[in-house]
Amino acid sequence: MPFLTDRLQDTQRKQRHAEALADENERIVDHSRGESGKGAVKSRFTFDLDFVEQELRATIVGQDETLEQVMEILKIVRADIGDPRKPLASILFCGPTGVGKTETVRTLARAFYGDADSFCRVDMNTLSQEHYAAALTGAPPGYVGSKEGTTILDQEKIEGTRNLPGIVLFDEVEKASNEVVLALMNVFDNGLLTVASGERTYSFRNSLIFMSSNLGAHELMSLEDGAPAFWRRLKAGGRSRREQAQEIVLNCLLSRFPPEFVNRIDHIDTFNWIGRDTMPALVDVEVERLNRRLKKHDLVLRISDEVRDFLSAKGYDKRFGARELRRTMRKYLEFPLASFLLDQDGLRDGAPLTILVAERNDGKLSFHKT
Ligand SMILES: Nc1ncnc2c1ncn2[C@@H]1O[C@H](COP(=O)(O)OP(=O)(O)OP(=O)(O)O)[C@@H](O)[C@H]1O
Repeated sequence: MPFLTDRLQDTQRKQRHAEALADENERIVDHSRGESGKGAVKSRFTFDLDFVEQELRATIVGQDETLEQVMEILKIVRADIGDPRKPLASILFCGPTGVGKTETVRTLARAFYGDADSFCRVDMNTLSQEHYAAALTGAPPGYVGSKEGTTILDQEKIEGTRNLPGIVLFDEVEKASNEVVLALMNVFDNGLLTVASGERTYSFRNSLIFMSSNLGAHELMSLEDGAPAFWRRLKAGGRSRREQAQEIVLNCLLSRFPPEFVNRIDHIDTFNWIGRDTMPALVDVEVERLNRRLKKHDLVLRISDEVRDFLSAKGYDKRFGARELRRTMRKYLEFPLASFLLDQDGLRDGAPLTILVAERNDGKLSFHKT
């Protein structure tokens, strides 16, 4: 098939050209590194690890092991000792729905750039069919969109800045077509993606690449709830729940992806289910979020311990993770709060106000100004 061979050769030629260019850039960057270093290592990165960790710990609840791993990876990045020909890191977050996978990436983006949306998000679900895949790899001649040469990749957010890593999230990576998986493997190998339609090469060498997947979530549910004999056998091996969960997920990954793909990912982590014991802390995080939104009205919301318990109980549904709590907060807190605020005439032009929320015995929440 001459057409395919031609295209392959052409793509390889462009790839070589892009690599040569990137090497040249690397040499230039090397010369200019060092003035913003902290500690013993001179690094071009300027982000404050302590600040990033504080932000993550204040925002993401019940995922301490994962956060520790993320911080370890960020240390390598901050010290600038990674392989310059590869992405800064490739990290796959697995686990159930609504447990903080995306929120972790958003929190990092906020810690780096002050804006939780400062990352390039690629929804693999919309890329599952081949012609959509062309949007990532670049539309080959003949496909709609090939002339525009546009892709769904946001170069600025992928490449970041000289002092800050770019951030990319490939969401629901299990939905990616084989073609896209191959393109990603290439990115893990040499940090470059040349879109097939033409001239453009994206460099991921300054990127933190995150992927998320629900693969294994169903099987993890059994780890929590059932199949006792099976889990007893596993436990007999003396491994922690987390190790068991990691193994389940790895098996699911290997049954979906070629081992070469899984093997190229730097770090694979499994998020925990949101447990009942995590709920009160999660309620506090959600109230804090609401308070950030209320700040522009000079309002502060304080909840009593009873209200925290009330929202924790109402908002717990393991199947939906923290999303159920968000719905609960909306129904029991935000809707009545909005009515309360709209009913208060003098509220808008008054001094900063604290609103106390208490639980009534009819299962509703009541609001009081102080
Ligand atoms: N561990 C957590 N700590 C704090 N907030 C959380 C946590 N998990 C989820 N949330 C809240 O729930 C919402 C949904 O979480 P998130 O988008 O991170 O889910 P996800 O794990 O990526 O799920 P999915 O696989 O369905 O995309 C977030 O906006 C966040 O507010």
